[in-house]
Amino acid sequence: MSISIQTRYSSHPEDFSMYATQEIREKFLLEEIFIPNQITGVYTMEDRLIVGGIHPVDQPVHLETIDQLKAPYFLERREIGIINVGDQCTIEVDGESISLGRKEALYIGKGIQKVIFHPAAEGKALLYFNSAPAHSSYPTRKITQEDAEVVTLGSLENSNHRTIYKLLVNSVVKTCQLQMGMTELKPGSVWNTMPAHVHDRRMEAYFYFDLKEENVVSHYIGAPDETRHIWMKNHQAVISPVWSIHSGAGTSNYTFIWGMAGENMDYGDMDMVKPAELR
Ligand SMILES: O=C(O)C(=O)C[C@H](O)C(=O)CO
Ligand SMILES: [Zn+2]
Repeated sequence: MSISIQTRYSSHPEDFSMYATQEIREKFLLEEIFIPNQITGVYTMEDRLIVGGIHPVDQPVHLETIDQLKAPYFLERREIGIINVGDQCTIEVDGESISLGRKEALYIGKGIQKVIFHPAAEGKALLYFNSAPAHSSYPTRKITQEDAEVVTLGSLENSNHRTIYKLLVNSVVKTCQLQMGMTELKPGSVWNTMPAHVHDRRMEAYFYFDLKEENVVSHYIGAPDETRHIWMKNHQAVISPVWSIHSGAGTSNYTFIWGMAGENMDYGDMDMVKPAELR
């Protein structure tokens, strides 16, 4: 098997407030998702999102079904969004070859039976993905940064100047419940998602990249009045339950991918938390 997906159950916010550092890391952090010639990740019971990485090095990697799905193929009742954080590579979708460049996204809908990820011709293929249960079949679509809905937020004065590329959102592509995009921090800015927010309607996962070896991000998790932090390195992902803020400050600027699933598909539906209200 070239696919390994670990199941993780949900946590209650009152239980979460008792967790020590190691327990928080084991339950929410994905430390290593790029393993050569593997698909590696977590099936979280938070809205049943599957979060992971695909890293074909010297052989093609197939999106095989996993035991958790009890389905003949992975996308029988699911959709998947893939964002390339490595070099250009090819993905075969039921026989059609699609070339995906760095920072481009691919949406593949429910019902597609055969997905094969090929190694990059030059460099490394590093594909980050989120997959959610789906009720309808929508067409496969590649989304480039030019197709994205783009918003710039924050300021250098507040160390949070950043550009949000909304790649898989309903103004750009039709999906059942998945939303994904990418936020790039400008040089000198280190804070993402500050002011912070929660959205009980959707869970979220973050994946940090473009972070140099010696740098780290302190990612904040927890209800707004009971926060904790997780020190994260490049190419690590973190699960944010619906009751949790998801915000971070790095020792440098960086880029991250956000992905959501749940009740609605309204990116702007957020309950904002003023910085001074955080505990
Ligand atoms: O920097 C930001 O702000 C974000 O990227 C926010 C995420 O997109 C998010 O949390 C959406 O709910
Ligand atoms: Zn959010």
